[in-house]
Amino acid sequence: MTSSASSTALTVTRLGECRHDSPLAKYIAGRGTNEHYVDEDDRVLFDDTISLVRERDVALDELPSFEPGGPRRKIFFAPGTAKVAVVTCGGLCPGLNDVIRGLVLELCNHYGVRQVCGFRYGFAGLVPSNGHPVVPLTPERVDKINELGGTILGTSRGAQDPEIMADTLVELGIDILFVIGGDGSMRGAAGIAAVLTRRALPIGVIGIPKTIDNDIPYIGQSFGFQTSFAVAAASIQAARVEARSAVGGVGLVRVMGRHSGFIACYAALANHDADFVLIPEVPFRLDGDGGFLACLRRRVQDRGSAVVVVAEGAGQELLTPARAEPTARTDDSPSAAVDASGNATLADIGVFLRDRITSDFGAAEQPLTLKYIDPGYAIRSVPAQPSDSVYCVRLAQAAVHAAMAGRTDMVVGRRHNRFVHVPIAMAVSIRNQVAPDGDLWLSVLESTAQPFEMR
Ligand SMILES: Nc1ncnc2c1ncn2[C@@H]1O[C@H](COP(=O)(O)OP(=O)(O)OP(=O)(O)O)[C@@H](O)[C@H]1O
Ligand SMILES: O=P(O)(O)OC[C@H]1O[C@](O)(CO)[C@@H](O)[C@@H]1O
Ligand SMILES: [Mg+2]
Repeated sequence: MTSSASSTALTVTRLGECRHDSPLAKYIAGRGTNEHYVDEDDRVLFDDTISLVRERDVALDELPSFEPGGPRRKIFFAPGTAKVAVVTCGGLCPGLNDVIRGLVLELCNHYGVRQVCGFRYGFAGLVPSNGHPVVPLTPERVDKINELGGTILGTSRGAQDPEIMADTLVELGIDILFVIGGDGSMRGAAGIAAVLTRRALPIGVIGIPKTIDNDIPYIGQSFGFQTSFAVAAASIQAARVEARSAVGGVGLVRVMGRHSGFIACYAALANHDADFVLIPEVPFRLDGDGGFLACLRRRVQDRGSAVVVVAEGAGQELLTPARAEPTARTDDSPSAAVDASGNATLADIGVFLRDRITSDFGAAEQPLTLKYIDPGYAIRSVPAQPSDSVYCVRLAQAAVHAAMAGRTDMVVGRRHNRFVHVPIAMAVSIRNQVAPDGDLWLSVLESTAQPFEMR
């Protein structure tokens, strides 16, 4: 991640000069940067160790850095006049309603905004021919929605024409569009922003990255992730109880995580009693003395039972050897290998492992009682836990501050505990994944005592 950051790549686009006094200026009048606060004229460093900074070998002012989040003293849109829209896209994620509510309350209560609306069912709601009515969002309408899972606006996958979506914003007189979604949604948001820029329209597009997979880079953790892995951890606990209560007990738990194994790692660490964690980033072999199946049999022999946590994207090459990840979508038609948005539809590693473990123990005449648990959508359809809710509210506040100050084509996030603005191009430039040589995977290896390699 270090090498790809440059000052230019981290520059956030602005709609124009900020000429209006911010209603929040009084809160920050006397503030300057300290360990708890970053002044709007300061920058948040990309790197956080001396060696990484030294490696850059550039002057202090040229070190890659992010624009800080937070209210500005002067803003672009006159308070009270802006018309704002919100859309949620992609898979569900705990906290979507918290963010919607946070946006509406911040806009209405602090910036005097009187017109906020929501597009229904993702980007499809911005295309009139789909027939989804636009809904008003008021402080009364969003009251208590944070107690519900899902999104009150609905969501969808699948491509929509950015020109038509831009037309819709113009026709409705929208000044700011907030897009709450994952990497695909952020690409979609960038597409809309590009059309608006080409047409020289001062309409802001601000992303609030959402993903239970935690696969958006540069922002620490994405909202909803903590809640999701907490729910997944409960399934692992159940698997452990089942496994310990049986002869030759094996608990096998499959959790979401298409290309990034963060949920599997964190959920396993939360219990600290998984025996194996299998993730997409670390390939493994099934057969042979050093392979996973032999390791699992030995673990059950040694300890009486074992728990295996597998991310849905792990070991795909074992199921479909020639499978290549699709790059960009080219048409509307979902195929067997990709969903409506062009995301890889994966083969079921959980069921595959369940069957292979059963036949392997059988062939070795080793007793086995296997319990297979797949919490599936249950980990993402729940309301956010308080830690995520707090994060959602703060992200929403930071997003509104950025939007009112005329920023566009960017997402809000928190890096090294500071809220920052990340250009969308940067946020979708790579995928955040568990580094096999990083400290998280080392913690997993320490916790599970699984072999360093099963290859
Ligand atoms: N490369 C792209 N360019 C423009 N729009 C895109 C692109 N990729 C995805 N989108 C659009 O963004 C929306 C959401 O995308 P997608 O289904 O991939 O979910 P996501 O935002 O990545 O969330 P999740 O993390 O749940 O996968 C869809 O309407 C999709 O068509
Ligand atoms: O079945 P759906 O709704 O397309 O979503 C499944 C995918 O969504 C994710 O939860 C990401 O949002 C992935 O982990 C999973 O593969
Ligand atoms: Mg995605």
